[in-house]
Amino acid sequence: MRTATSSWDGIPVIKTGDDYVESLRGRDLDVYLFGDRLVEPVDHPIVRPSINALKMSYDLAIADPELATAHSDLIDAPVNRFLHIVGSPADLVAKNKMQRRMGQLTGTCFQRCAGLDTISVLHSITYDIDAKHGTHYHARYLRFMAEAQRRNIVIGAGMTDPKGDRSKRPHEQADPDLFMRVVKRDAEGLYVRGAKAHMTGGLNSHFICVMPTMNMTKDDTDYAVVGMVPLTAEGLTYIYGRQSCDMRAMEDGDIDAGNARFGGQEVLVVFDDVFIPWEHVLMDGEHEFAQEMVARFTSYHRASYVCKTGLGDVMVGAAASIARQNGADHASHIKDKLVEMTHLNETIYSSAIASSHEATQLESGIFMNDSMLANVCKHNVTRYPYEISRLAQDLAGGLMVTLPSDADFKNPKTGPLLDKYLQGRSNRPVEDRRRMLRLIENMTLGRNAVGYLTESLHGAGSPQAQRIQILRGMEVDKKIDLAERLAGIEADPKDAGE
Ligand SMILES: Cc1cc2nc3c(=O)[nH]c(=O)nc-3n(C[C@H](O)[C@H](O)[C@H](O)COP(=O)(O)OP(=O)(O)OC[C@H]3O[C@@H](n4cnc5c(N)ncnc54)[C@H](O)[C@@H]3O)c2cc1C
Repeated sequence: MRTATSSWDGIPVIKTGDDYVESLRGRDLDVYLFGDRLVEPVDHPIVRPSINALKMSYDLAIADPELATAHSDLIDAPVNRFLHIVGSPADLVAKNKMQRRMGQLTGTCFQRCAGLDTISVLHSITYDIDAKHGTHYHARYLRFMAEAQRRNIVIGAGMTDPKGDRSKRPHEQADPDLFMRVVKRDAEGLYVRGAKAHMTGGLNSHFICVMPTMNMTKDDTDYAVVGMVPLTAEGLTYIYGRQSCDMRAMEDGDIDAGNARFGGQEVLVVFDDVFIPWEHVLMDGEHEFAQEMVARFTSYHRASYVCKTGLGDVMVGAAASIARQNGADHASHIKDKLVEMTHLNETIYSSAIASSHEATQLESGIFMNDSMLANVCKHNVTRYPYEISRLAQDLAGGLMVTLPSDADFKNPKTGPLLDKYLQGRSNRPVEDRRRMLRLIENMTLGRNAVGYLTESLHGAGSPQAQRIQILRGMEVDKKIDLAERLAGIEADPKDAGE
């Protein structure tokens, strides 16, 4: 992997979902799960649901090309919308609609948004760095993107460093590798050391884009690095993250898993002096751009959390279905709770869609979401899915957490007892009730609660990160001025600009 060209070795042109799954096979990656090296992740029952979820982005592009593909001016051909360089606010709105649909179809994190938002921010940041420093990052970026679109690949976003002591800057950490840094440069490229944490779909990608996780100072220059790394690069180790109830995927039967087909994936990726050829380096030491890069990334990515409204649609449906199966659906408080769930879900949607409609064009030509509305969207997402989940659990009843296992339903003695006593409405099979209870459990306490709840809280930045952005953009002085004018208070010149 000494050249940019050889970085593409083994990555085929992917047309269908099945092609995508095949493209992940036989890569001989150094992957660890439950203490053992995982030779072929693709067929592992814990890994496979996450691949199925990402595969849906390829299937949807074929089933609904208007929603999930777009015309690329770069290669003058239709491309998957997850690789499209947004050319208008309408493109961003279409992206949000696709993300909601993907959430509806999978009920989990389908792992392709962070990569899309990474390529979006790199369009403008590489352009701006070049304008200031006379570098050639933007042309490299465009060449990389053209090949990425031609092959229809998945790009993972490696932004979050382990970060060690949160009160210290990268160069101040006791272990300098707690933030990713450049450890060597030569004529052909540079070498990075460190790790990227919580990487969504890390193992299901073809390239990882490494980039700074926060603002950088002059002393952090070696930490201000952006590069495209193929998953097969030498020196990478992948350690698979556990998810709550993940062992249910190893059991017989598909009921107790809750959502047996689809799941998310997070991986800790360790970079042990990994080489990146210059052609794939998109920032090297321009530390003053790190903060702006993170801010622009979050403008895109915080609106991408609209995907959770697709999961919210599933939650509303699951709550209504279980209420119906329990014979409680006619009660007015049940209908009211479904209304409340829908209201919360659509509130998230409205802030995301508004942020896309209000997108503005940057110097490079790309459009970017309105930052305030994107932050409001993500801040809503840190709260409302929890309330929606609480209401779904309310409607489900306690059986959601006391339901015996599938094996007990199959046992000749206990099975008939359970079928007799766990009956809801008599015209519905007990198995339907079990399936719906397990789905709600899966999304609110189990594997896909990672995607629906905790990712909603911390992904794209913990709640305080949005509050900081809202504080920066809220223009309180202008608002004081509005209020004081109406109140008949004359502006005090001393206060101007405070
Ligand atoms: C499911 C999931 C998927 C994710 N996917 C990706 C991905 O694909 N790519 C990627 O790059 N990242 C990903 N992330 C990472 C995500 O962006 C981080 O979790 C988030 O930025 C918070 O960082 P942290 O987890 O290290 O928590 P911390 O930074 O440790 O935050 C924990 C708490 O401490 C507070 N805190 C942190 N630092 C300070 C400080 N200096 N002063 C005061 N308070 C502080 C925070 O506000 C928060 O309340 C994912 C996370 C999750 C949970």
